[in-house]
Amino acid sequence: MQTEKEDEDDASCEEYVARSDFTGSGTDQLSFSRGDRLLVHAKPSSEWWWAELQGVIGYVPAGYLSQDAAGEEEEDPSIEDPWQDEEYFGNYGTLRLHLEMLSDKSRTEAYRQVILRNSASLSSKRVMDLGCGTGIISLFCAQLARPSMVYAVEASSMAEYTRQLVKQNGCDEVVTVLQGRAEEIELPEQVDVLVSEWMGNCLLFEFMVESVLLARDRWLRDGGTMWPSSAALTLVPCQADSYYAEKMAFWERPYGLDFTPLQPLAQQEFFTKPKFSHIIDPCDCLAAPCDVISLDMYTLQVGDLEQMKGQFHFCVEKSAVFHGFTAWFTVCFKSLEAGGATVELNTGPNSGPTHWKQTLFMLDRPVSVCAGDSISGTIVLQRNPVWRRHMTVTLHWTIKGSTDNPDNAQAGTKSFPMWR
Ligand SMILES: NC(=[NH2+])NCCC[C@H]1O[C@@H](n2cnc3c(N)ncnc32)[C@H](O)[C@@H]1O
Repeated sequence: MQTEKEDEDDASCEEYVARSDFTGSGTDQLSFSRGDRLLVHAKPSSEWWWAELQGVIGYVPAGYLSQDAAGEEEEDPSIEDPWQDEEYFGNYGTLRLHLEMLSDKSRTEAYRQVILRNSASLSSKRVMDLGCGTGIISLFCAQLARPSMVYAVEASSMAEYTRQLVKQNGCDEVVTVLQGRAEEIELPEQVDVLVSEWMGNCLLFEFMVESVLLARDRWLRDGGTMWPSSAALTLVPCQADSYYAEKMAFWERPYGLDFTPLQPLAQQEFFTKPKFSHIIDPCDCLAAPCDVISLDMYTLQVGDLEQMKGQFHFCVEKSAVFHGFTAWFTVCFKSLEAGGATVELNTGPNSGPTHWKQTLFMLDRPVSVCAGDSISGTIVLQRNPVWRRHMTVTLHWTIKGSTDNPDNAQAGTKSFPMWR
């Protein structure tokens, strides 16, 4: 028999259904699986609610929950595969993306250098190459070092060609190709080194990193090596005159006519999402770039990927038009030998070009800034609760003049879906 208080409590509780799995990080976040029915006790913020599942209470991301009216578990037919694996691995079953990656000398040579510089230490080691694609990293291992075994794991149909490439290059004694998702395949043993090229645009897009963490927890022996060992997302305020002219200023006087009524449409169409494959010129940077998010691949947890937060404080170095922010990433490969040299792959404007290029986040309205001004704020990468390879990047910034009084500070915020 429920007491009046319990009735009252239940009355304030609302039942929700989980639309996707969530792995909580930290002690106060509640983990749950898709389809779980949670009792929401409080909604302290629009993002995080206080909820209960089978007697356990904790914070849950509100975006993961839905309140289906009928009370039955309504499967949203459009969310048949939150990982979009059919399309994702379908793309990697063709040569286009592999040609792009293999043609990227900075990327591929960085991995080759890692193997080359660690070739002695790799002797008799067991290696897992997660998401091996055409097997290039595994072939480097067999060609440049003497590992005892390389497990080349590839989920797409490319795996059958990878097997041929391994045989064609006389590496089938050392390299074993396993077709399947890294989360599902079985290795005969643990490995000493887990190497993967998992980085997506803005570092995390595609969230292949989740597969790497799950494989680390399952197949990397204690004390084993993660390659990359660490990753960092770098941000800089920038001018983007040519992109702005091309997409926005264009409408001011095309052929002597006034097309400015189309500018709101242009802003919506061209500046709502980030611009992948942007090439920023170093002189477009308005301040010294700074690392806003750093990942330690030994301690990073899947739950940490739900929301990654970073702060920045830029000192503007030249008077210019502030059009937006540009982001890129750097990954580091620790040496297998204590004290050995670390190999770095930097995808920024002062390093060799890569197929990732950089990512440009355009403000809705450019702002003139002067040398000495400050641009400070936060960046939040919020993983999409339903489409698990997607995220939204939210930037909050405040511009303060070096001379103006603080009341003249200009604040702004903008969220950029990548892509849903
Ligand atoms: N740097 C990236 N953004 N993408 C480059 C690596 C992607 C390669 O890894 C494969 N791949 C991705 N995820 C997985 C997985 N969980 N298991 C096996 N192969 C995978 C995918 O099929 C492709 O061949």
